[in-house]
Amino acid sequence: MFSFFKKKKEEKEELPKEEPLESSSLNDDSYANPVEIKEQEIQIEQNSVEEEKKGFFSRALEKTFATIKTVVPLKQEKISFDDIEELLIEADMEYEIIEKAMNGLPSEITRKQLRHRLVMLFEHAPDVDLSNLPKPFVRLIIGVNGAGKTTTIAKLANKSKKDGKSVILGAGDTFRAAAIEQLSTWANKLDVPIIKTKQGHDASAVAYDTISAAIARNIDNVIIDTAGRLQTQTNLNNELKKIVKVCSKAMENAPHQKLMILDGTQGNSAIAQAKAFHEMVGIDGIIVTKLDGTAKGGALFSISNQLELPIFYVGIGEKQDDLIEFSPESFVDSLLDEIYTPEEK
Ligand SMILES: Nc1nc2c(ncn2[C@@H]2O[C@H](COP(=O)(O)OP(=O)(O)OP(=O)(O)O)[C@@H](O)[C@H]2O)c(=O)[nH]1
Repeated sequence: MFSFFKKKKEEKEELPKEEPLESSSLNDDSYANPVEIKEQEIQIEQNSVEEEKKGFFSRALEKTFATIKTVVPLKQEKISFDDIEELLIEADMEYEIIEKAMNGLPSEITRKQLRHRLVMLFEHAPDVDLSNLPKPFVRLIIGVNGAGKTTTIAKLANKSKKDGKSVILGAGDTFRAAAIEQLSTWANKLDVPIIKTKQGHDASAVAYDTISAAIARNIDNVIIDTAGRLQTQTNLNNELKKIVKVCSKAMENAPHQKLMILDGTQGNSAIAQAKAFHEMVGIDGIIVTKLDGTAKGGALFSISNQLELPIFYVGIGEKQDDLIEFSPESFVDSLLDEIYTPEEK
């Protein structure tokens, strides 16, 4: 991908130093300021990251795309208002959000017009600055059983390691023995430390010990699991609140992120679930799992828009690498690529 730049640099190095350069032997790029070249390289790198993400979304959203293609089977330059409306309904976007997105659009809609409106649906979610993270950076993982919490924790731990960061896990779902075992299995597989206790023991003590261990061992990232279900909703509420409070005792301002894991196959019904947890402890962001197994990809619009929360990642499979950073632009572009001809970009 950078061969162009490498070649230019090599060519320049081969030129005899003493002889004045003839303008005809060089194109404009040869005079480019190294800073500009660097900026271009960075731009190309960013574009290729966006392209790669778009590729991931295209694969993850296969089922969603198959559904919308029943409405718009052939790519077009302009698509009718009614068809767009129908395909968004088919992709499980809430009708209220569709109305909001399409308000005032003409009867024939271009790619540019639709792109602008769809990307805007994500814009009210606050920007999160992840450039200057505290150490350890503590994330609390919240969500109902079966949503994909354990798998997502493993994926996040794997990502930390790949980014060159050390990580420790806290098996905070002490309600179920299986949850502790499952997370331990992942910790073994990924070769990362885990703090755990026996089933039924205090989950907030696990959270405290995990953060303390991270501080003592100079570990970069802490990821703490929590129960998705207890005997009653009140118990769950109390437990989560206690864990949050105890985290802040172990380290000021911890947990730094409370992340809600939502099962993407549930589409819009996941929103009510997230609202309930948001009311309990306040959620900072969302990870939507199982996007690979659903035709309800359009629910991502509603989830982010309704909850006014950012989607940080999406899960696109059961393996440790099946997690991608969410970007509204690449998500919307991969969707539009399916229905619009490329010229109208
Ligand atoms: N296809 C697919 N499956 C996933 C994804 N994430 C998780 N799963 C699967 O969903 C199931 C539930 O995931 P878990 O990680 O065990 O979910 P949990 O929220 O920890 O649930 P409990 O174990 O019941 O507490 C498992 O079979 C996972 O392999 C994903 O992104 N795509």
